[in-house]
Amino acid sequence: MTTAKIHRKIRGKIGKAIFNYKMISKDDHIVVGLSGGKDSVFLLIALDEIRRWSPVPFSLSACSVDITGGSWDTSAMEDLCADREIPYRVVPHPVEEIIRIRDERSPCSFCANMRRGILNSTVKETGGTTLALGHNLDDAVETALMNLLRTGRFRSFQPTAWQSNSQVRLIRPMVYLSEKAILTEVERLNLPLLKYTCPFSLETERTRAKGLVKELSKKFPDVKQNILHALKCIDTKDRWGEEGSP
Ligand SMILES: Nc1ncnc2c1ncn2[C@@H]1O[C@H](COP(=O)(O)OP(=O)(O)OP(=O)(O)O)[C@@H](O)[C@H]1O
Repeated sequence: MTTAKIHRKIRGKIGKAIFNYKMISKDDHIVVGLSGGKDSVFLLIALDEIRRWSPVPFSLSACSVDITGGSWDTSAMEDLCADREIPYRVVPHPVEEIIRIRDERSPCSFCANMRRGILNSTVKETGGTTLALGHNLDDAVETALMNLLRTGRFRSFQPTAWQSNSQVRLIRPMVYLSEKAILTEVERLNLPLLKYTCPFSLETERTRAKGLVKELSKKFPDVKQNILHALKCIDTKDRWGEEGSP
């Protein structure tokens, strides 16, 4: 087990998001959606560390949805969780096959929805209260830009959301952390990651939005922080009223 601690500043940013968006209450049980990628692996390690000193007691487990239906080697995650005594379960579901059979036109959102449903069910089955996902600052900014350019609405996912259908709270404790900061920590702590190559991986809208943010950052170095600020401070005074069609 890695004994190195997460950088204090990074842990502080996660703690701040948890506090600002009221993510955790006393005796919550949090299930981390563990894809084996850098974000969710780091989230798991960070929450495990935070719960050791948190004045608000909470428990933790992890769940991976095996979208191959059973052929994904998750042993590195089993070892990671066993080392830290974090209960872990893998739920196989043939999402890839379903996408093929249905000839899904939007495989990414279909897959994300199915995964979310399976993770929410796992939270309920295990007596949990909360599902934690590894979305970061870059994800939030890219989602806001994609929505603005595609749908004309400036909005991103919420850091904390109550899912009334499943009665599960959804939290994203890494919304203040950049992808780069996470990657640096994952490498420094030498955390294990899983390999998974999506058979449908295409040039997604997210890839394009990522490229756009990168370009913008060259001319406007604060673009990510500014978009985050705009998400927090949409001022009703700045809204144009509805004056009829142009
Ligand atoms: N197969 C899975 N099983 C469990 N949780 C998942 C799975 N895939 C994604 N998630 C959860 O959903 C979050 C967002 O998924 P997305 O596919 O956008 O991954 P990502 O941004 O590349 O993050 P990561 O680095 O954790 O893979 C992940 O951080 C993770 O918490």
